[in-house]
Amino acid sequence: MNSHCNGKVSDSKSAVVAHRKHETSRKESEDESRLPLLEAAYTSILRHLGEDTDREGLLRTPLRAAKAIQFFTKGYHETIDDILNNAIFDEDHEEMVIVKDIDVFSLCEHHLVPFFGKVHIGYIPNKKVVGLSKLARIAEIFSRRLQVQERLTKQIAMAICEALQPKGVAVVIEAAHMCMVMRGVQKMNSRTVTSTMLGIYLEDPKTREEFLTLAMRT
Ligand SMILES: Nc1nc2c(ncn2[C@@H]2O[C@H](COP(=O)(O)OP(=O)(O)OP(=O)(O)O)[C@@H](O)[C@H]2O)c(=O)[nH]1
Ligand SMILES: [Zn+2]
Repeated sequence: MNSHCNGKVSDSKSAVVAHRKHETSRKESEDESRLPLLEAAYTSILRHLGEDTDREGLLRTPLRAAKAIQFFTKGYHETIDDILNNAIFDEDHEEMVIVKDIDVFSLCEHHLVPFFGKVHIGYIPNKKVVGLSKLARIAEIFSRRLQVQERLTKQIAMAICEALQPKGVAVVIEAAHMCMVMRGVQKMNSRTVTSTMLGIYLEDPKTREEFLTLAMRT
């Protein structure tokens, strides 16, 4: 790994490895076996809300909701290795690569309501580049979990650092949190911006500035 990126995330590498083990240990088949339990739990929630779960409109709602929450959290089952699929290529390119405006939908782990927005990812290769779609797939893996935005931002950056060993990685997320919009403080237009800068993006203000100028430009 490049010394810049490696140095900055050395503490975090083991966390990434732990995440992978965690992910691979959960089999997709577990989803099947958990579905009836989730369905029963949603039936219970509806009844506690005072609903009649036998009325026509709600008959299949617990099952639908169970499948939906499994989809919203499917990132727990996916690993970086699965999605990279050998799409890392040797390339003598050492200029900045940015994929911006990647839509993400996640669930706030405090209230279990959505937060969603855009992820901007930049990296400076170190003899290796990755298939562009894979950056969006990495964002997808970590967003389809119960999250806080800060952790989501860091996990995406660390995963790219780990996989590519680039000279640096920058990730910015701009998101709207429905827990601040639909309830609680009810601020319709508030947006949360988080960033993680690793390697050269952390060390060199000009590189960071170039990324921010290109990524945040509308
Ligand atoms: N740092 C951070 N906070 C989050 C995120 N998503 C939700 N929160 C916050 O988590 C906090 C939970 O605060 P609590 O006081 O325990 O919960 P609450 O009474 O529902 O808070 P209110 O939302 O203020 O009504 C709130 O301030 C949320 O805005 C996130 O991604 N990052
Ligand atoms: Zn929340």
